[in-house]
Amino acid sequence: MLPPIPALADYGISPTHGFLPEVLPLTRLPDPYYNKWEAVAANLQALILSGRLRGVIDRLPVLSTTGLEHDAEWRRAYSLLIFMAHGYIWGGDSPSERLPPSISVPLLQVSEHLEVPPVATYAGLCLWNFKLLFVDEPVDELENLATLHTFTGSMDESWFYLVSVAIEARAAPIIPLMLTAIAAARNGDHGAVLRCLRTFAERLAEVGSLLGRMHDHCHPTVFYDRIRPFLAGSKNMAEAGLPNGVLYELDDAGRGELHQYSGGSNAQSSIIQFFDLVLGIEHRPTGNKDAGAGGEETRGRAPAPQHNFIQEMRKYMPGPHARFLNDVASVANIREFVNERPGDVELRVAFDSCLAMLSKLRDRHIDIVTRYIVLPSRAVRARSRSRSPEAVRKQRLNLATASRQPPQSPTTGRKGPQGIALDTSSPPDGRKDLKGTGGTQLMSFLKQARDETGEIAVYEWAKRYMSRLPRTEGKGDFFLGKAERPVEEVEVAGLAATWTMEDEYGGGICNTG
Ligand code: HEM
Repeated sequence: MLPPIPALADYGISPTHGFLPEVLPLTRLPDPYYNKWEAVAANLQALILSGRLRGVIDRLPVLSTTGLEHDAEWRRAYSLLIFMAHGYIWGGDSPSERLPPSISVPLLQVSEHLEVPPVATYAGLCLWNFKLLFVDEPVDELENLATLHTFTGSMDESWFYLVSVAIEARAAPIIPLMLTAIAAARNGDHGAVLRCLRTFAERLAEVGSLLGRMHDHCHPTVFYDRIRPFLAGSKNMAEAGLPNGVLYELDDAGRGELHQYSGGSNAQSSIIQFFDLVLGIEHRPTGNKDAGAGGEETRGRAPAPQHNFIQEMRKYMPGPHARFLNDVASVANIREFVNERPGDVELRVAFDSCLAMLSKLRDRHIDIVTRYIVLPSRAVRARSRSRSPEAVRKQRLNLATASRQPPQSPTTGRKGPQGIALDTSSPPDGRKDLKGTGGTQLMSFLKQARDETGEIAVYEWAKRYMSRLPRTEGKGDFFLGKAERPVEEVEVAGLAATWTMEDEYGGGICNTG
């Protein structure tokens, strides 16, 4: 007996909006009891800028969550609380190791109700944090979207979230479409599966174009220096000033629970994982080049610990969405259906087209990560190299504020008023403190995910095109090339996690190979 095909309604997933809520996010909590939360969130940037946010939040009363009725209200409460929480933690000269009860008590309750971790997640930042400019115009048009909240008040930050919202909306019809395809495959209906795959491939191309629009209004420097730091989590953040994570205080005496969470990241999007699952793409623990391999090429170093980051990110999705993905995995049959029909060229081309579009999407994403994280982090490192070891040492003492500061005054050494960021460069003594994702290289991780997308292609040529094979490495042989230079690895803070990166100081910008 085959497991039933998941019904969207059972998981709170909309057939038209997908993982975005069917009911648009509330712009305000209806009960005036919550006016204080609304007031803080409405003035978040001004409060951060003036350095008054922490004082205001410390004086807030601990509000009860019993006044929250519909799911939309719980979702709004969650968004308000995570913006306040991350503003509180990261919105000062150094990060706060505590969250006062006025935030932590309701945040823990709201998170439990919604089955999300009590930290800024993709759901709270993107899925539940937008409005339409014109309600009679579509959700999947970027020009019809606005954010409800940002940390910085910048267009760049709004755009960063809104590109994701538009992607979710544009991709939403793929969910019922591909559940139909699964049912059709069960019935042996080749024509229906073919039609679904073709539509899927076309939609994926549109999603890819939307992703490419990130560059329109989100500037890499603003993203790296101003936005990203507010999204940081509390896990493996010792160097940033949170050695034990964050204490979620439960009473005025400062008693509470220590928590460590990853930061908010688009890797927590359920839609991309849905694409993978429905096509039968398997993501191995980072470092496993192929199903049979023991680990990544280590170049003489110890292999990175096995860590399936993509799977891990499911813990940061709303519970029902994560359960939906697990259930989809148990019914996914399209890859098998295609493989069982070696003579069906149309079907096989349609399947490979979906993979090609998804692989292309990941290529674009790799370009984005290069432009928005890798290059700015190299620039920060280059700047720190040009400063005296003493200045670098001082800066590392306050990693949470480092790259957001204007250059320190040589006379006073004063920090900027709202410096928040992560300088992730290696300590000047060259020590490599590999952690977070287990010393996993950011680009290797992303490229592995891209390559795993292509490697299940039916046709060899398609497989070759999508899964670029590594070039033969030089061994000091005249024909094979020069001996490899030792490459220094530095830490780089991504969004959800801390990674390592080869420090190719002044290197090129093409990272998609
Ligand atoms: C400025 C824009 C973006 C930056 C800088 C960025 C950066 C990153 C980083 C650093 C990671 C590694 C995991 C982490 O540390 O969180 C990651 C993973 C990921 N990102 Fe993005 N991202 C951006 C936009 C997006 C958007 C709009 C999407 C939606 C399509 C997306 C989807 C993903 C996915 C699905 C992963 C997991 C890896 C994979 O499945 O290939 N990202 N991103």
